[in-house]
Amino acid sequence: MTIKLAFIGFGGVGQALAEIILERKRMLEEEHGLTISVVAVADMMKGSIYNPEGLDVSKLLTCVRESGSVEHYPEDAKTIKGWTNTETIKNSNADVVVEVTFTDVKTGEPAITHCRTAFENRKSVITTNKGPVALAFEELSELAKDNGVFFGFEGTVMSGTPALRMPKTTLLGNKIKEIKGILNGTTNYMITEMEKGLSYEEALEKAQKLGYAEADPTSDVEGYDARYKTAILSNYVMGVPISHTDVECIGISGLTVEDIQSALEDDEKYRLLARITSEGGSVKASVKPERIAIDDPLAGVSGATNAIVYECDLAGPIMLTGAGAGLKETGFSLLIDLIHYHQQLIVAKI
Ligand SMILES: NC(=O)C1=CN([C@@H]2O[C@H](COP(=O)(O)OP(=O)(O)OC[C@H]3O[C@@H](n4cnc5c(N)ncnc54)[C@H](OP(=O)(O)O)[C@@H]3O)[C@@H](O)[C@H]2O)C=CC1
Ligand SMILES: N[C@@H](CC=O)C(=O)O
Repeated sequence: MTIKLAFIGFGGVGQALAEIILERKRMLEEEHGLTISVVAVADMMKGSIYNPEGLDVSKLLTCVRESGSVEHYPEDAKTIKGWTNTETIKNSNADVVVEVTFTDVKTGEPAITHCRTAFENRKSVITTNKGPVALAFEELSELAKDNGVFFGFEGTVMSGTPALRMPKTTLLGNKIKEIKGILNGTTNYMITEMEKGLSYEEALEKAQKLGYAEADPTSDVEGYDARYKTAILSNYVMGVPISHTDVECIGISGLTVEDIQSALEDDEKYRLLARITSEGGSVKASVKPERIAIDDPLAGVSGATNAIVYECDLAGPIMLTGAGAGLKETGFSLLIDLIHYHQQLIVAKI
């Protein structure tokens, strides 16, 4: 089966998925019977291109990396350049829109509109953009359902680590009483570097160079990114709809090297912890730096690695740890959404 993709946004994560599609082409075809064809890219600065027959992903990546634009991608009679995002979503023959524009922590736009437009046009969406899932989860998931299409967003929490799919599949049957975890790679990386003596500014610069930080790193250091992820966990995993503004939020911008070193002297470590505690039918949620004992499993989580603990009533505490950011890892989260979508299509046909 062939699934046709249109990328809206083609930065680090989008290009990482494109690379994976190239690298895993044979495996996907042989082991899953899945052929992925990239038919369109629409990006703010890099421009847009569409070919209903599919683009050559290798040439596309080379072109974007060498010239910063799709402008010089070789054209044929069927190539269309210059479509807007909306035209690409509505008019292309893509089955799936890959929404990988930047996360806007105030409005969630234009990503919410991209998802809405895709669903209204009976196109599935896979995304790593937290905005639509944190701010418009109920509306968008209903719209996807009403139009019989797929909404995949595994990478919105903990990148390629299955923080969303695991509790909704293999932990089913438990009541989850509390979720706590380290949900932001940039700040965990920064705290770890500051434990080694780097200044706040040096640590942030390194995290940005490694591709962990948001386009505007204020989202990371002020805790907004983790707050979005906390809202997603409450809405999707706990099944309790909350707004990101219901999550108490304190970032790490007030944390100094001295604070971090002083904690270490007391056999403790700072971690930016997200907590969601079930209270009857509602939840209490927060994101804030907490001092935890050095032998707490979460204190052993370093660098851009994230970790999450699900307090299950039957299975007990289950901790999942893995990358919380990174281009290849986040590209993988989109691939796993695609594979799940493909598997659902196969089941629907049986
Ligand atoms: N990087 C990571 O580790 C992770 C990222 N995410 C999320 O994934 C998404 C993508 O991240 P990443 O690839 O790293 O970010 P980048 O900033 O590298 O890429 C975003 C791309 O989207 C483009 N873009 C921005 N606004 C628009 C728009 N209105 N229309 C079309 N294109 C637009 C940008 O264009 P240009 O630069 O050309 O202006 C850029 O190419 C973000 O929402 C992020 O929060 C989630 C988990 C981990
Ligand atoms: N900036 C985010 C990227 C993933 O969501 C982070 O650092 O965790």
